[in-house]
Amino acid sequence: MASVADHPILKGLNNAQRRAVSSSSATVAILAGPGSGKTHTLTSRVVWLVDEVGYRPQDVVVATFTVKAAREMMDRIGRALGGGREKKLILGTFHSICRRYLSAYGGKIGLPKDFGIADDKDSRGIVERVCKRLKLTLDPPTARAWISKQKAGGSEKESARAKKPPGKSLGLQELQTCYDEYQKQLERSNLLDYDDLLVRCVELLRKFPSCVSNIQSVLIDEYQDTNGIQYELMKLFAQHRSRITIVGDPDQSIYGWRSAEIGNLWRLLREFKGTEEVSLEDNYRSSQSILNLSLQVIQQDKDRYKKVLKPVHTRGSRPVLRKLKNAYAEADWIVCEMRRVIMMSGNMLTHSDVAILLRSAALSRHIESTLGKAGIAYKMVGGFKFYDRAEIKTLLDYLRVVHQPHNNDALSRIMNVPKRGIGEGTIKNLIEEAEQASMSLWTLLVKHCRGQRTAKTKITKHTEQRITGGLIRVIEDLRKISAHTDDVSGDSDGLVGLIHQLIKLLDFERFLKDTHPDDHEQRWANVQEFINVAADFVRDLEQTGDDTLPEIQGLQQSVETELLPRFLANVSLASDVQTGEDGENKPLVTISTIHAAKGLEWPVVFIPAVYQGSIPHARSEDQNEERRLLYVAMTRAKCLLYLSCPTYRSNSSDEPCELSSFVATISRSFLEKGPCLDRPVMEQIAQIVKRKLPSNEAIYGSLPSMYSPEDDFGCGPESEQDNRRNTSRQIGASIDAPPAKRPRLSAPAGGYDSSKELDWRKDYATTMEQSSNFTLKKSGTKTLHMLLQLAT
Ligand SMILES: Nc1ncnc2c1ncn2[C@@H]1O[C@H](COP(=O)(O)OP(=O)(O)OP(=O)(O)O)[C@@H](O)[C@H]1O
Repeated sequence: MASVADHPILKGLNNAQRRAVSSSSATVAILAGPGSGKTHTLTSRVVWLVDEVGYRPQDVVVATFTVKAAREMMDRIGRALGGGREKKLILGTFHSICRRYLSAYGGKIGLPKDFGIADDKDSRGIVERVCKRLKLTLDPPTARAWISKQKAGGSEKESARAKKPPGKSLGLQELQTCYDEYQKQLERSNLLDYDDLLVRCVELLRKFPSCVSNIQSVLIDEYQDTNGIQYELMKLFAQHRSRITIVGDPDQSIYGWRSAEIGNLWRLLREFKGTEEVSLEDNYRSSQSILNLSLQVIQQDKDRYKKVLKPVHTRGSRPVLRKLKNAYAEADWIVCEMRRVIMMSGNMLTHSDVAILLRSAALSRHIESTLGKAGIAYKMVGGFKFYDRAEIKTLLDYLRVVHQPHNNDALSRIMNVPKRGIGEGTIKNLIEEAEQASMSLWTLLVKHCRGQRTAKTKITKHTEQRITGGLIRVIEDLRKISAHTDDVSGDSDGLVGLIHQLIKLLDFERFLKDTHPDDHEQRWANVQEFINVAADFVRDLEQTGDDTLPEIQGLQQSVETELLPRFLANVSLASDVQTGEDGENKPLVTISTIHAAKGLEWPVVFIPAVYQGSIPHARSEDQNEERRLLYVAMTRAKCLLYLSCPTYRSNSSDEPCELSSFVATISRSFLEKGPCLDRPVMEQIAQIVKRKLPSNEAIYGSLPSMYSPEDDFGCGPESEQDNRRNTSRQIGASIDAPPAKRPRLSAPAGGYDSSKELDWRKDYATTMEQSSNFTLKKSGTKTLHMLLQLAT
């Protein structure tokens, strides 16, 4: 008889992973470092619970942190379960799971069926207006963050706040006033903000536990980043059977600023006595050298929860640390180095194996433009959203008003797009007027234009006609069509048809030509892509069926039939799903914020701008969280890791950059300037990524003809020493910056010394030569010139 250990789900897992997957304990906590297979283990446990324990997929809740992670997990589970059973799981981000419960059962707690979702921009807009109207002395973004924090804290914080007598501090009183008024505005517009989705779901599940009476097991990924309210939700989902599995890594907790609570871990162990703790100690992702350096960074935090992490891979090349003249030179160097790696791998690695991870989105400018000039396609993740493009935002706002005309913020953004002669001041006054009269902007406009009420705000006759004919009529026509979008077909009657009709009524292509003569084609292409997004959404629904929750005896659930609200919710909740500029299946370099790179991995990772003020970020109050961010970024790399830092912040400024304190103190023995990409190094990379390295002939045959191979292809054991020797010979060379202007970093002995940094172009020539281990037919400046041409 086959033993449990032979079960196909357990094959290929190590002992600790097997123990976690097949555990019969009600509560299991898998705590482990990066790349140790936590997500892999969680996915296998879901399959185990369905296939081996026998739970119905619709009775299992799986919560992930991002939409991308949810999709990947769904794919992985689907492949293992087969038969499309994964689609029945209640799997998604906390927000999307809550939305599903609220649209099915929200009526029980008085939530109108057609509630919409206020995105961040809407929320910010409302808070700004509340502060202005009530003449509050608050900074609106701070007030918005405070409100969000109150909601995210969960009921413990809520009740603490409720008990606290307001009145002692004027600031607190104002914040409370702002919160109350903000909430009223949302209710009037029939909107829930992101936090409300969680708060209202907690309310629902507390008052009506039967909604989750079917749930057998709850599994949470990236547990270290859950906040108070997510912890409560986890408990409420599991309230009938208390079966919970969590995976997490306290060292990767990077959402403290969004109220994530590292303490949730201790809370779980305290509240669920008998929780089985499993630690995974093998790192399957990164080379030894990358792991060693990453540990050097994270171990600077002396109070961390200590875990063992052992590399299973070979040593690999040491990570690189480079200091470049400025951000332009840094971007140039990244692009050249990326090309060199791909070239020296004989295209075993492609652009899609490369990620550039940034502490903040704003750092991408130079890198984007350098990639663009080099003709390298890239995609942007985190902070750069397809849905944030002006033309897409306009279409979305129209659709949101079609669904929910009382959404003042969306309506105010489209009132004068296309131009209808309504100035910003008039729009603001109209909103003020509407809010003071406790009615929506839409109601005020309709009443005014139909002569049922005269707005106090001055509107000219001509403008009034344009509002009536161009705005109100368009919205009302589209609302009629929208009522029939339950037809899932992608033809003219469905959601796609509705968008086509919107574009036609607005004469949107002409509008783009008139307003953006320089790049209207690109913008029009984005509009076409948006139509594809809607068509894909409809197709996915057709294939996966609807996302209604499993039937529970004696409980009536509302069934959402209209496609438009579901599409809009999908867009609002998919804010971290990005679309590349290039729709083809071309390998794309990834540019991502570190936050959005969580849970992902790439063979080659660049982390630019590793300087004080960038990482740790100047505005961050939590140095440990900043260090963990750098650790998360570094541990995304499998084979090659590059850190870099410009000497000056910008081309025009003399403001020097000081290397990040997280790196400055690390001994140079963990780092190098190369790396030499000779055959042995490339073979190690091939081993880690489990690909076949092309022959030397194939690699060098594709190099430009100025190279001619010598017969000693393999770069024997001395090559690294040679590399170091050659590099040290050039120390001190600098073309771009006179030595007097170059700041010296105050790194301790053995730490990184920027004054020894070289101009990358000279260095590039050297490393090209070394890594290919070829003799260049030409020599001297001519060779350097040709290499630079090749590089740029
Ligand atoms: N037992 C195993 N054998 C071989 N490879 C494994 C094993 N377990 C996991 N892996 C691989 O290790 C890599 C990291 O796995 P996974 O993403 O699940 O790690 P993680 O712990 O969730 O990482 P992180 O916390 O950094 O996001 C993946 O490529 C995965 O396929």
